[in-house]
Amino acid sequence: MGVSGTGKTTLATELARRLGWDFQEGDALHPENNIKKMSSGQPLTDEDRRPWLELCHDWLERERNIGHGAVLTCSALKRSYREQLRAGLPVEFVYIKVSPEVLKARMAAREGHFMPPSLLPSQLATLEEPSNDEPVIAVNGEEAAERVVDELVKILGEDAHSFVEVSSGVAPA
Ligand SMILES: Nc1ncnc2c1ncn2[C@@H]1O[C@H](COP(=O)(O)OP(=O)(O)O)[C@@H](O)[C@H]1O
Ligand SMILES: O=C(O)[C@H](O)[C@@H](O)[C@H](O)[C@H](O)COP(=O)(O)O
Repeated sequence: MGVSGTGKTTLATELARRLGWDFQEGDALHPENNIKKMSSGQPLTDEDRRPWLELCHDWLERERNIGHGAVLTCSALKRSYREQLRAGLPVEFVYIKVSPEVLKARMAAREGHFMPPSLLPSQLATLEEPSNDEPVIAVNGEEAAERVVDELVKILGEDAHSFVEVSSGVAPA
């Protein structure tokens, strides 16, 4: 999770590969209208995001039901969105922190993406940083991606058993 340009896709694809978990790009679940809206420089509203978050939640739920570890990219900007995403599921958020200056440069340099850099201020204004009572691991998204993934593989790889036990309904031994 994190605003546009924090490195969600970069970190999540590598994390899923390293852990052998399934991967879903959250952007691919957006209704077409949301993509059109963002492409034309308009920020999404709560209403726009609701059906998208539902699809994200449903994907996570299907993964839980088959008992498979899974990684989903999703900006998950507000606490209420994160609550919708994790409802009834053993979800751990990875909050990727990057300074606005670095985000601006990254978004300007990124090619072939629908999200215009002009939407960065609204992304930052909408972001509610996760608090300590949420299941979250915060990482420094300005570090080399490989180092961040190494760290996450250690933490999430060790936790994998408890995730699978919860997700498959099998009581821990
Ligand atoms: N840790 C990192 N260090 C340097 N550049 C990065 C890092 N993570 C991502 N990037 C670059 O920043 C841009 C945005 O990354 P991306 O993964 O598309 O972010 P998001 O999915 O959060 O929008 C890409 O051009 C990517 O190569
Ligand atoms: O909630 C939102 O406003 C969007 O989901 C947004 O946060 C997301 O960032 C875009 O889909 C751009 O895609 P990237 O995050 O991959 O840049």
